Formats: sequence, C-alpha cells, structure tokens
Amino acid sequence: MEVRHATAPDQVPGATTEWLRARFLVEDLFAPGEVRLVYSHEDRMVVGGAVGPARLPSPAPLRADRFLDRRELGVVNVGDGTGTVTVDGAPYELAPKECLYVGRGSREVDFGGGAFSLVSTPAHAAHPTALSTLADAEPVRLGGREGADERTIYKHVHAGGVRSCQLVLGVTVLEPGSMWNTMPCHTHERRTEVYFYFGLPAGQRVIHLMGRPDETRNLVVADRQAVISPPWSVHCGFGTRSYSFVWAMGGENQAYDDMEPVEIGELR
Ligand SMILES: O=C[C@H](O)[C@@H](O)CC(=O)C(=O)O
Ligand SMILES: [Zn+2]
Repeated sequence: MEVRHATAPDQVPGATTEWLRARFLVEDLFAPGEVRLVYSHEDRMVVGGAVGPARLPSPAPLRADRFLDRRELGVVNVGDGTGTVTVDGAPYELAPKECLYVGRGSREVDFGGGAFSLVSTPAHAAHPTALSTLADAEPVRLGGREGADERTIYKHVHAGGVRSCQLVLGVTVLEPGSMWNTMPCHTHERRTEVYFYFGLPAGQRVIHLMGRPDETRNLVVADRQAVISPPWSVHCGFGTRSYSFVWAMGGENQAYDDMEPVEIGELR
C-alpha cells in the first residue's frame, strides 16, 4: 500500500504538474483479482480499487490484524453489472452505483466479479454493515442545461442515511451533455474529500480544479482515477464527456452542507 503524506497550500505555487499528480491524483487502482490501496495522511483516508475475485488485505502500514479492526469502509460498485461483496460470509448484491457500508470489526471482506471503489476512514465505534440502494439514497437533482451541469446526487452514507462514525459518501451522475460538476465550487475546512471519477469513455478526460480558491491548478484525470482534496482545496471539474463520480469525506463532522462556498468570480 502506497502511503502519501499530507500537504500544505503554500506548497502549490511553483509546483510542477508531476509534483501535483504524485500527491493529489491516484491512478492505477484497478487490476484483475487485486485490491489496490493508497493511504493518505489527509484525515487518514484510505482510497482503493477492487476487481474480484479478491479479499481485502490488511497492509503493514495499518499495524492491524484486520483492515477493519479500527476502520470503516464504503464500497461502491463502479462497474456496469451487479457485483457481489461478501462480509463475514453474508453476501450483498450491489447494482451499479450502489454502496455497501462495512462497519468496524468486520473480519473478512470478499469482492466477487465486478469493479468496486473503496474509501475508508478511522472509526471509533461499530455501526452495522448496510447496503444503500439508489432508491435509498434520496436522489437530488441539481444544475441545469444552461450550466451544462444537470446531475443527480445520491447520498448513501450521511447523517440522514446509512450511519457511520465519520465517513460521508455518495455518487453524482451527470446527464448526457452535462459536463460540469460542483460549480460554483467550495472548500470544507473540517473535512478531506476524495473524488473518484468513473463512467468516462476511454480517451476522454476530466479537467479537475484543485488548490486554494485564489491559486487553482488543474489535474487531467482519466476514467477510474481519484483525486484527494485536502480541507483547503476546491474540488470541481469539467469532462470532455459526461461521467459519474463517487465523493467521500472524512474529518471533523458529517454535516454535508458545512462548506465554504466560493463565488465563480473569486477563482484565480
Ligand atoms: O462536499 C460535497 C461534494 O463536493 C459533492 O457532493 C458535490 C457534488 O457531488 C456535486 O456538486 O456534483
Ligand atoms: Zn465538497
């Protein structure tokens, strides 16, 4: 498991494209029969990808007998068909974009055929493992044709949905012909957020904006790649085609709307 250290906003001016990509972009998470994980010191979030059949390991940097001894996990099916995730012998069927929350203390997590994105945060208590379907996730329509940002937000793990210690997780799906996510954008000083882009056609890219609102940079992101957004960073993007993304947060609170909005004219 790769370990990435935390960053500070004063490292961004002067940073090269390569430096930014090595710290904030997560590539190559998906390989057949493997679970690949990256540990970030930003709120100690672990970001991963699983392609079954594979079992969740407990990599050495965790110093834990089992991955979920002190953690909780959100799994989202990012493939095109139904996928099965088995937790301590109990199978859960996930349709595309559906989420399984796996609680602290679970022992074995097995991924069947399919592709899954993973996000984990430290957990102080055991909440029950629970499936969240798209219907459970209380879809919210946002945006419009005029802003090229018609999209549906599915909130899976949050204060009013599946319970967790600190993880907040959902999926946003853009309509065909809609390319912008999260514009106007925001920061949230009390949480780190990970965006995991998927459903982007081969050869297309998302231009993801990061950095302080007055010092932005861009990352050019391909399908099934993730971006780590520290609390000081905006996170929004424009695709060359429509796409979906998993967004997941960890940190001080679980209030979805605890954010600092940024006016478009403030961006530099
Ligand atoms: O803090 C919340 C997150 O950035 C996302 O939920 C935003 C998002 O999915 C969108 O606007 O499309
Ligand atoms: Zn956000």
